[in-house]
Amino acid sequence: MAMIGLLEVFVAFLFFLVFKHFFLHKKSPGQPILKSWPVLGMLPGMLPHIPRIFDWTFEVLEATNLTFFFKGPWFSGTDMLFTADPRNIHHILSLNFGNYPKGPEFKKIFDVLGDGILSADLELWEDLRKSNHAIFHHPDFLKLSASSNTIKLKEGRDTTSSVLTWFFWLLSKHPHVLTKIRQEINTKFDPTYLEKLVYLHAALYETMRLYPPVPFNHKSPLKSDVLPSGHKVKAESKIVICIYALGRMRSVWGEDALDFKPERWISESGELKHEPSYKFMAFNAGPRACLGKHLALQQVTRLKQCLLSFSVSKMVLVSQSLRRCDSY
Ligand code: HEM
Repeated sequence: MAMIGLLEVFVAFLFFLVFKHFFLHKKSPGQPILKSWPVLGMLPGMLPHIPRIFDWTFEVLEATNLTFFFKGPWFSGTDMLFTADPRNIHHILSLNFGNYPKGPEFKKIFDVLGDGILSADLELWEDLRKSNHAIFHHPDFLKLSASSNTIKLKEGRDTTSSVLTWFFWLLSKHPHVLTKIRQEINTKFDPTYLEKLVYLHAALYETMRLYPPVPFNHKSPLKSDVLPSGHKVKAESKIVICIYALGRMRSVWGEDALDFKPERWISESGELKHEPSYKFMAFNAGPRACLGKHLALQQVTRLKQCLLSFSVSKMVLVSQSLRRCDSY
């Protein structure tokens, strides 16, 4: 018995050493970022990073020149191409849109979305898009949304609350940004012309660049294709567009990509800078771009009173106690 016990301890220790050596050590330059194992594919290398999957995807994509192929366990159907390359994104979401529906897998995984526009594809999506477009551009809908803070359609409810949560969290970390927003509101607020609040818009865009409410987009080509990055994609394969990673890429946003800097959105003449949607993808890009973008921005910029009375010190206390909870 004692012999078996010792053997078990030895085998467990051996497994621990192998695990530590292959999955937890830092890769030296030249080594592949993700090793593909027989049967298990790249899954073992990904598992330790599941709790920080968005940041890990960003790190792998940055080290693999913005696109990498993930090999899943054999026969699991989880092989996927991950990309945050703006050229590929433009190709998939706009130039060759017809070849890239979300695919039946998306509908299965996101069953909770039901048969609404967010999960629909092809003809059904076209019909829903037309009817939604008509509603969103109807004069009565526009009048109602301009006079109300309470329009909450299910497509936009969670995204808007996610943006606001990150926005106030970032303001608590960057009080000088809040001061500038308040100065702008006090001097320029005009309920009929909210676009005047350039700095507030810039701070919101900057929040959505770093913390997009929809961090991934899934596509599945109808026909085989070659992406601008040179990667081949087979019909019915899976492609994941990494929106979270895209917003943090130094090659796309510059060396200060990880910093929260609303100023990057303001041109020299003091106007809001336009960035192409395949670079700033918070509202998606191409024909499936968000229909509620204008409404969402209008609702958020109307939070004048909230922004004027928001207390950074209270927020700091809350985030400190959250951090204490995290460390338990
Ligand atoms: C800051 C807030 C918002 C963000 C960041 C946002 C972002 C997005 C994104 C990324 C998509 C594409 C989803 C996908 O295809 O997987 C989308 C689609 C959509 N959004 Fe928004 N959204 C916001 C607010 C809203 C609001 C307030 C509404 C409506 C009142 C709305 C209506 C829609 C609709 C109808 C679609 C489907 C478009 C289509 O598939 O053709 N969104 N949104």
